[in-house]
Amino acid sequence: MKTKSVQKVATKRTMYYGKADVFVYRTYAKPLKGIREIPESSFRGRSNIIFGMDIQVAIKGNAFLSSFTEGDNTQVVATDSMKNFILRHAGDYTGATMEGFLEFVSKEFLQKYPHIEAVTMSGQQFPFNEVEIPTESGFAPSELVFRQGLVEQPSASVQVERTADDQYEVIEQTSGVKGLRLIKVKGSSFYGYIKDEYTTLPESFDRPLFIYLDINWHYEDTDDAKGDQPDQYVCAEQVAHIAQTLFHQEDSPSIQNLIYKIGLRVLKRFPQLAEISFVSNNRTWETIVEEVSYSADGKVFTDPRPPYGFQGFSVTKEDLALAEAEEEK
Ligand SMILES: O=c1[nH]c(=O)c2[nH]c(=O)[nH]c2[nH]1
Repeated sequence: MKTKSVQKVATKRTMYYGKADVFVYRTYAKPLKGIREIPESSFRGRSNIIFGMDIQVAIKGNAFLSSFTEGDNTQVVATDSMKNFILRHAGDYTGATMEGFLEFVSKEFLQKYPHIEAVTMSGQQFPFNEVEIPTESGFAPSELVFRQGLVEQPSASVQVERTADDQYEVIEQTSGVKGLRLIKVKGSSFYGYIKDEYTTLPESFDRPLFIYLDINWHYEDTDDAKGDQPDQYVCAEQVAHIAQTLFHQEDSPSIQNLIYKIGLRVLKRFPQLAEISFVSNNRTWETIVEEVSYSADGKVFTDPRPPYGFQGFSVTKEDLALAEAEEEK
């Protein structure tokens, strides 16, 4: 007789704990200098006079099971102590990037507490930009007063695991830039989509395309993310500048196509990356007045109402090779 095979699903229990929103402001960290120059960006590095971050840490390990099941706190590193650990180590960090800092602190956690098996850390950097001060020979950046940039933020995450031989291994590393908000006032279209009984959207041949965009990338070699070799490091500012340049240069038929092209350009400029991915959100302005009296191109717009469309897409080195082969034909 045939018996039905029962599939046994080996589930791994979810178990972690940690601290979020650890705000770190380290002054006079190592400046980030010597990054690769690219045509789309005049960005040349970060002074790191203020190295500011919002950090999250989560730790894992079987030793923590009894804290959940029995209320036994003997192995628990208080999340308050984790916050102090991160802040104190910010004073010891000798590198110039958030990626490097997250990996450094993750390894220090594993070193200090032998029962921690894995550490995941992520962060968003606060850009603090020098304000311009008048001098006798024009304006110059202040080395004392900074304006906090709020919307666009470099982001990073790392997962470091203890290995069988008590070494540490970077299991996952991501870098990114969050919170781009770009509006192109004319030159974008969206037409040719399916028309059926559900379609009410009119085709648009020149829309005011407003996008929210988060971008993430992976390096071929996670070591390059640390910025110890600055010409192998990819700055969030440079990726943002490529995105805005492509937006300017391309008359996009859709957000889908626009993010693909941004991805190809970033991978072309930075061969040290393996993959780049996008999450975009469509905030295209609603047109209220099509023609205004005093300018040929002038119109009046307002914000769109919810719901909002979104796209997610990743572009790899293989995509770039295919696109370049296609171009050569
Ligand atoms: O760029 C766009 N892509 C879509 O898939 C879409 N759908 C929609 O209604 N507007 C847009 N815009």
